[in-house]
Amino acid sequence: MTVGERRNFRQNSPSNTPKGGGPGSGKGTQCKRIAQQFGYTHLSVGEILRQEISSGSETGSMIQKIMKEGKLVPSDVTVRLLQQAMQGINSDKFLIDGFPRNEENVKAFEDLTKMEPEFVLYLDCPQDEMEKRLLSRNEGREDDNIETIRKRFKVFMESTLPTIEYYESKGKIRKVDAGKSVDEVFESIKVIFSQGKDNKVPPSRHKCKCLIL
Ligand SMILES: Nc1ncnc2c1ncn2[C@@H]1O[C@H](COP(=O)(O)OP(=O)(O)O)[C@@H](O)[C@H]1O
Ligand SMILES: O=c1ccn([C@@H]2O[C@H](COP(=O)(O)OP(=O)(O)O)[C@@H](O)[C@H]2O)c(=O)[nH]1
Ligand SMILES: [Mg+2]
Repeated sequence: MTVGERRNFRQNSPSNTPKGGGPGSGKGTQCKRIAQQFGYTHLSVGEILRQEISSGSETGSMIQKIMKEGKLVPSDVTVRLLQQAMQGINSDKFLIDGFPRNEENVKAFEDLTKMEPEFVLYLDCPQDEMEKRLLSRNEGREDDNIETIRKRFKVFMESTLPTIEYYESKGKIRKVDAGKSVDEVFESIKVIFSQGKDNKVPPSRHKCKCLIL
């Protein structure tokens, strides 16, 4: 979508255009359940990047600095690591958690993997709720401090919302109210995953489902 088309899309968007969502919306929590109940392979891109940090590589230290700042890792690095993770798995039911987070991510993903998500789940959650959740997550993450959290919210609004709008324009967004309890959110997600296939995309290209924020 060009800038002009996007502006047009925003102006003509229905009232359910995404306004919330982002870090702490419950992606990881819900992905675990979806994977278990619907037989998907869960790939958390944040987790893949954290594994690279743990490996002690030079790429890992570059990623660590970016994450601490709440910014996004360059797409070529992210997609290469994601592809590596996919290569060892004999599945075409991938649930990709926390990706793509900007337009550059989308382009790199489409160009390099030739994959197209069947749909994109968008967990819409008020920011004050996400902030509370992240501050009590207790996983020892360097980026779960108030300063970095605020930066991550800003990146979401500036970079990830346009991605959601892009998928919305393709009719691929499935929005869920993620401000409720874990069980209630999963009930709404189950309805979406139990629905029939989108026949507009040839089945051969139904290689993955993406979960955004
Ligand atoms: N619906 C919910 N209500 C309350 N707390 C939640 C809910 N979903 C997740 N959490 C908690 O909030 C924190 C962030 O959830 P997580 O799944 O890691 O989100 P994300 O991957 O989107 O950042 C975790 O501590 C998790 O246990
Ligand atoms: O496609 C991605 C996914 C994650 N990240 C980086 O990894 C961090 C943590 O992402 P994760 O999805 O683990 O965070 P969550 O939203 O689950 O709290 C982000 O803030 C980014 O710095 C990134 O650069 N690109
Ligand atoms: Mg997560």
